[in-house]
Amino acid sequence: MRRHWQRRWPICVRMRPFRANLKPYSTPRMMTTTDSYKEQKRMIEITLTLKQQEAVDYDGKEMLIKGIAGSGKTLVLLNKANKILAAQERENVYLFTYNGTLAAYAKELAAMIGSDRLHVYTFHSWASRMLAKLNIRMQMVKGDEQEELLRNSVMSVCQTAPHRLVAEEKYFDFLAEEISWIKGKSLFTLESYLQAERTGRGTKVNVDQKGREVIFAVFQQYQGDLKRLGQADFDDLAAILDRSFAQLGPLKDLDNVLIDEAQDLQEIQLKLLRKCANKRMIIAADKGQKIYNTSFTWRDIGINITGGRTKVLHDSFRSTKQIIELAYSLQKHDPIYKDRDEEFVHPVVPQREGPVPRLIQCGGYDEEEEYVLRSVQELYRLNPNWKIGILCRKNASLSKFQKRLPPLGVPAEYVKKMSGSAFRPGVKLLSFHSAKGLEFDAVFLYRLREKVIPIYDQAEDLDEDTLSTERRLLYVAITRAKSVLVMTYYGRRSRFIDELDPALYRYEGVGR
Ligand SMILES: Nc1ncnc2c1ncn2[C@@H]1O[C@H](COP(=O)(O)OP(=O)(O)OP(=O)(O)O)[C@@H](O)[C@H]1O
Repeated sequence: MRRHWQRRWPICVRMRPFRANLKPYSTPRMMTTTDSYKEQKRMIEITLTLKQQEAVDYDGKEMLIKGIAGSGKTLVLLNKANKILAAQERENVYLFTYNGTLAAYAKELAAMIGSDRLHVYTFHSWASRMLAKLNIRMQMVKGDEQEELLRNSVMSVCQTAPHRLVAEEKYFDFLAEEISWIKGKSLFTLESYLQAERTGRGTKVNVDQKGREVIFAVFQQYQGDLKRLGQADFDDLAAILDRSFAQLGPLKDLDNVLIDEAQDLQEIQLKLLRKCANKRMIIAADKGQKIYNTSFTWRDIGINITGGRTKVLHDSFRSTKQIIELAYSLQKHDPIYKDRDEEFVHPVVPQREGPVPRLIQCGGYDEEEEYVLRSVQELYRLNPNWKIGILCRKNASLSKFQKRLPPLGVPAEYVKKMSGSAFRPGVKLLSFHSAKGLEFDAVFLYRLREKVIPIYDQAEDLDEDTLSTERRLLYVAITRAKSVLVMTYYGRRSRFIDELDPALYRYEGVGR
């Protein structure tokens, strides 16, 4: 039986690249005119599969929805929200996401449900609001200011306890991540940190007992300095709220807590949300898309996901067969696949066909930029209702497209928490991180070269955990594409390109 969605998704791909030596895609039908409102409505009104419906209908207090990229996890959460709101006149539903762009995207979709009892937040935005209600005011420290504070703490510990971890600059990023990890795992005493398993923290930096003591001293110094200045960083929010949990009483109207992309929230954040969830906690996650520094098991969070409490979605509805197969060939290098991790969800390759993804090797930075500009211009001319993502591991590399595309008649915007819309046709500029959870008819993955992805300068001796995170970022980026995927690079190409099955993409060279 053909499903509703299969009828609605004509493939419209015809890209005539600006270089004559490149063959154009074949030409299926044009997509019918739509606007962002229609697109949002379409997404909300989709007929669910039996598996998805089963997750929506499940009435237990806790549920985990695991699924591959594009399997409808967000859609199921929104349908679940809709169902609860219709059945329970007095209950609120809170939908949490990790990042601001996904929250903005989910807000646009949630607006279609049209209930003032459905609230969409990132953890940080909700936590900041709660603290303000409790009259707990503190200045949030971030960016350069946060770095300076941490550097001072490192220097001060170095004076009293000289150790390579605090004496050598190369460990600074590691220390910053470790401190974030300590907070995420609530390891607030030396004893708990000394005993903690550093799962997910990599093996590149050898940390023995003495090393841990030194790291903890930096952590304490940093926390002390923050406190003295009346400041906190974003990783502190959950712990501060947790300490004020008793006062939170009347503010907690979190009847139903729904969490999207839960694999990227920290353990302490998930635990706090669980404590706040009066009636129900539903988590959607895909550890194959984990792109932040978190490590926990569902048992650590205290949720019971045994038996019928876990629903698994294997089918991708977003991307074509060609794109999913390519993404899967990369994922086969992820330890989550290699170690047969129980969190891994095997994809069912979709039936929907599309063009073979392309890998374009360019002769220089300028050629790469020109290639993307001209290709995007042509693709948009042929498909004016499309959303075309230009994604790069480094956000800053995309600013020239924002300047150069509009004069070519192509609207281009950064999609951020407070600006841009992932539903409006045109070009969307995003980092791999902020593209998480979103989707585009066509995706250009720009600058797939070493030191961009993986981003590190000392890329030669990266440990497996860091590499896995970078690889998963690329997996996330690839799976944002519905129909067309074009990957470009110049110079030393990303090592992850060599992990892709070459039979699944078409290699071409320009400007060499
Ligand atoms: N049953 C379905 N029929 C048709 N389209 C569907 C169905 N389920 C999901 N989709 C579509 O598939 C796309 C992906 O859905 P969604 O964003 O909910 O997936 P996801 O699992 O949250 O993805 P990711 O983890 O990659 O962010 C959306 O365009 C959605 O409308």
